[in-house]
Amino acid sequence: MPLQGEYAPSTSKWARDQAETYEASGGREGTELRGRPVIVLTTVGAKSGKLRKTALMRVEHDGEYAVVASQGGDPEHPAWYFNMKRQPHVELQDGPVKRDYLAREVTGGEKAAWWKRATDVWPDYDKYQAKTDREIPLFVLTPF
Ligand SMILES: C[C@H](OP(=O)(O)OC[C@@H](O)[C@@H](O)[C@@H](O)Cn1c2nc(=O)[nH]c(=O)c-2cc2ccc(O)cc21)C(=O)N[C@@H](CCC(=O)N[C@@H](CCC(=O)O)C(=O)O)C(=O)O
Repeated sequence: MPLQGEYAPSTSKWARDQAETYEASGGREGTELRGRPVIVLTTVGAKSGKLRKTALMRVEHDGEYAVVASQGGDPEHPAWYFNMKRQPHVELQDGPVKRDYLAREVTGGEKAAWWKRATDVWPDYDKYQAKTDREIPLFVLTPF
C-alpha cells in the first residue's frame, strides 16, 4: 500500500533537484552521483507527517537495500533518520521500480556485512565515519 500524504520538498537544493528529477523521469534521469548508482527513499515526516523524498546511494543485495544516514559525516543524524525511526514503512524507487519496504536499523555483524556492501558502492562512507564521533546508522529495507 503506497504511502499517502502531501510531498514536502527537501531544503537541500542539490538533493531536492536529484530526487525530483529521478521521480519525474520515471527513474531514467538523476540516477547517479559521480557515476555511482542512486535510489530515492520516501519517508513520512516525523513532525510534519508529510512525504519526504531523499536521494541516497544504491546499496542492494538479494532484493533488500541498505541506506546509510551519513550526511557527509555531520555531527547530527539527517532528518530522514528520525522519520524512519518513527515510521519504518518507507518507499524506495530504484530506477523505474518503486516498492514498499520495512526499515530496521541494524548493528553488530549484520551492520558490518552491509557496511562493506555500502563502501563497495561509496567508499567515502568510511571517511564520513572517521570524521565524526556519531556512529553513522545503517538501515536495512526489506520489501513487503
Ligand atoms: C536537508 C534536510 O534533509 P535530511 O533529511 O536531513 O537529509 C540530508 C541528506 O541526507 C539528504 O539531503 C540526502 O539526499 C543527501 N545524500 C545522501 N545523504 C546521506 O545521508 N547518505 C547518502 O548515502 C546520500 C547519498 C546522496 C546521493 C545523491 C544526492 O543528491 C544526495 C545524497 C531537509 O530536507 N530538512 C528539512 C526537514 C526534513 C524532514 O524530514 N523533517 C521531518 C522532521 C524530522 C525530525 O524529526 O527532525 C518532518 O518533515 O517532519 C528541513 O530542514 O525543513
